[in-house]
Amino acid sequence: MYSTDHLDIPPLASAGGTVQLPGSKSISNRVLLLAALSTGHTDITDLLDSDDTQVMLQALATLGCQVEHRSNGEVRVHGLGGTLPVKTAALFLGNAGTAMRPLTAALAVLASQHGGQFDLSGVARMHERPIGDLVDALRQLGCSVTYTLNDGYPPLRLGTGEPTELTIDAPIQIRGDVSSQFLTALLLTLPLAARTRDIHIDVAGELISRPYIEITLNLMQRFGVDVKRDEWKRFTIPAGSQYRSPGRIPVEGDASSASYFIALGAIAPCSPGCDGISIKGVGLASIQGDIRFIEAARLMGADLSGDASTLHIRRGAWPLKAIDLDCNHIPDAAMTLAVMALYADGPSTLRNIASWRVKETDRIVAMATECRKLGALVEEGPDFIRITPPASAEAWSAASIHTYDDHRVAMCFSLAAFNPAGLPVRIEDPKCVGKTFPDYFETLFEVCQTPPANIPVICIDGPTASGKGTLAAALAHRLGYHLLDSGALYRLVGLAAERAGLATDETALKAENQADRLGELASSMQVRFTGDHILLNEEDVTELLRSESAGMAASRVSAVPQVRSALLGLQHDFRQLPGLVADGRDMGTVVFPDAALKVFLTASASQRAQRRHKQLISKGFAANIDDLLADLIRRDERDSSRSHAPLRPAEDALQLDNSGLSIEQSIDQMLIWWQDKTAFPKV
Ligand SMILES: Nc1ncnc2c1ncn2[C@@H]1O[C@H](COP(=O)(O)OP(=O)(O)OP(=O)(O)O)[C@@H](O)[C@H]1O
Ligand SMILES: Nc1ccn([C@H]2C[C@H](O)[C@@H](COP(=O)(O)O)O2)c(=O)n1
Repeated sequence: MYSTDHLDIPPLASAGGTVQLPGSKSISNRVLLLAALSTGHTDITDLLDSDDTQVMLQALATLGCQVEHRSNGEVRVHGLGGTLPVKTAALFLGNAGTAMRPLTAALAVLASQHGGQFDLSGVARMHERPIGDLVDALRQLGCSVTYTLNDGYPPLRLGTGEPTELTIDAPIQIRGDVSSQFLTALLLTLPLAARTRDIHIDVAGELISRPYIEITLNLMQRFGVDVKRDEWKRFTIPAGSQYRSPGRIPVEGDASSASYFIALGAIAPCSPGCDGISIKGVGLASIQGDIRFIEAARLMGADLSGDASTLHIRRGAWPLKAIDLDCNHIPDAAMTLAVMALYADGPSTLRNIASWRVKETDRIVAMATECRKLGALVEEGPDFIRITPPASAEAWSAASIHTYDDHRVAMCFSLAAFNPAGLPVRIEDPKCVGKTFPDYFETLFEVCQTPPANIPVICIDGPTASGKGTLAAALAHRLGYHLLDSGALYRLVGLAAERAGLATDETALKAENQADRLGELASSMQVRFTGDHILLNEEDVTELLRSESAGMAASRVSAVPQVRSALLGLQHDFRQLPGLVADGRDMGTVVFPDAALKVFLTASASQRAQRRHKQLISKGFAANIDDLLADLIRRDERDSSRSHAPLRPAEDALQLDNSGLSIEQSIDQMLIWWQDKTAFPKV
C-alpha cells in the first residue's frame, strides 16, 4: 500500500493482463458477523484484509469471539451461538459502515437479551453518517439505544447492563430510502430473537440499493436462515430461526473493486501482446449487486465477456458512449462511471444517487469538484450528477485529486491518467484505499504500461559518502517511487569477481581479456533485490557489499567499459511505474539523460570522512578517520578521471552542497525542486 502524502501517476498509455481481486468488503463483514452469531466454527476463504474488515475482526475479538488466522490463509471464526461472553465493551469502528450498522443492531438485541452495555464510536465522518432510522427500529423492539453526542448519529450506547424484554409482536418498521444497511442490520440480527415466533420487518419508503439486501438474504440462507420476502416491502424471519455454520464459506472478489478494472479495459488501448484485461475472483454469477456495473460499462462501449468467476474486457466503442442512467442499483460502482464519462462523446447523467451524499464523504460534491479540476463541466443536483467531458485534449488539466478519505474517489480517479493530453494525475492520501483494496495502485501499475519517457526519474549523483543513498532512499519513500542504488551493482561485480577468482587490481585489469571476462561476469551474475536485501546467486550479500573494500573494488571494476555497458540494461529496468529515484555517479549524465530532476550532491571531504566514520562505527566495523579520508579522496579521483562515464555533474544538474545541512533539510530542498518540476499546482 502507498502510505505517501500523495501519489503521482504518470500519463498511462495502455493496459493488459490479469488482475486477481481482493475479497468483497460487503460479503466479508457480513460473513464475519454471521459466523460469530452461529453455532459451530466457520472457515472463511479469501476474506478481504483491509481497514474495514480489521475493524470488524477487532470488534469481534473484543466481544469474546475467537478468531484464528490459519496457515492456509483461511480465517476460522468460532461462533458464539447467540451467547454474549463479554457484557461491556467500547468498540471503535473507524469509518466502516458495514461494521457500525450491523453491530449496532446485533449488540442492541444481545444486550437486551443478556444484560450488556456497549459503546460504539468511529472517526469524525462516521459521527456525521445518519443512523437514526436504525435506532428508531431498535427502539420499537424495546432495545435501549442512547445517542452520546448528537441525536441521529453515532456514537451510541447500547443496552443498560440489565436484560430487558424484546417486543416482537408487531412488525418492525424501517426506512429503506436512506441506506439499505439499516435493513441489512435488522435482517442479520433478528434471527437471534425469532426463537418462538415469526418476526416481520416492514420497509417504509422505496427501498434503495436492493442488490445489497439480496447479498444479505443469500448469506443468511447459507448460515441456515431462510427469510421470506414479500416484494421489497415485508421480510419475515421464521420462528425457530437459528444460525448454523456452513463449515467453510468462500468470499467472492469485490464487484465494486472490479469496476475500476472493467473501466480500465474499456478506456485503455491494449498493450502490445495483450488482449485486454482479465479479472479473476468475480464473474457473471456473482451475488453482488455491483456486478451489474458491467451492463453500464457495456452501454458505454466496453467489449465485455466472462464466465461464472472471471471477466474479460477490451476497449470497444471509442470514444465511450455518453449515458443517461438510473444508478440506484449500483451506487458504489457508479462513481467509476463518472470517471468513464470523462472519455465519452457527450454529457453523461447518473441519476438516483442520493445515497452518495451519506457515504464516506458527500460523493456527489466530491466527484463534481474533482471532475471539474480535470477540465470537465459538471452539474450536480440533489440526487444526480451530469458530466460533460473536457472539450478537447487541451482542455484537460493536471489535477491534484483530493480524496476525502474515500477509497473509491482515490481508485476511480486513477483512471484519469489515460487522458488524451498525456498529463499525470496526483492522488492525495492514496492510503485511503486501505478501506477495501490496500494494494489497488500496485495492482493497477502491474497491468498498465507507458513509454519509459513518461516515467519520471530523479537522479542523485555525487562523490562517495555525500549522502546520495540516504537521500535517494528517503525521497523514494516519500514519493512511493522505486529506488536504484547503482553503486550496489558495481559492488556486486567486484564481489562476484572476487568469488570467481578474477583479480581487479590495476595490473590484472591491464591483462588481455580481463575486461571482457569482467563484462561477461557482470552480464551473467544472478542478482535479486528484495526489499532492503540484495542477493547474489541467492546468497544475501547486503552487509558484505557495504564494506569499504567492496566500495574500492567497485570503483576499480566500474572503470571497465564492458562492465558499464553490461549493467546499463539492468539499470534501465528499474524505471517502472510510478517513478524512480536513482543514485550513483553517472545517473544524470549517461543512464537517465532525460531525467526530470538531476541533482549533484556534494559535501566537503572532511565532512564525508566523518560521516562515513560514524556510519561504519555504528555498524560495528573498525575504522580510522584519516585512512577513510585518504581512501575517499583516492576513490573520487579514480571515479572522476576514468574515461567512461566519469563522475561529474550533468549540465542540467542542480548542485546541492549539504555540508551544513541535516538529512531532513536536504530532503526538503529536493522535494521543493521536485514539486517545481511537476505539472501540479502548489498547495
Ligand atoms: N546531510 C547529511 N548530514 C549528515 N549526515 C548525513 C547527511 N547525508 C548523509 N549523511 C550520513 O552520511 C553517511 C553516508 O551517507 P550515504 O551512505 O547515503 O552516502 P553515499 O553518497 O550514498 O555513499 P556511497 O557513494 O559510498 O554509497 C550516512 O551515515 C548518512 O546518514
Ligand atoms: N553509477 C555508478 C555508481 C557507482 N559507481 C562506482 C564508483 C563507486 O566508487 C563504486 C561504489 O559506489 P557506491 O556504492 O559507493 O555509490 O561504484 C559508478 O561508477 N557508477
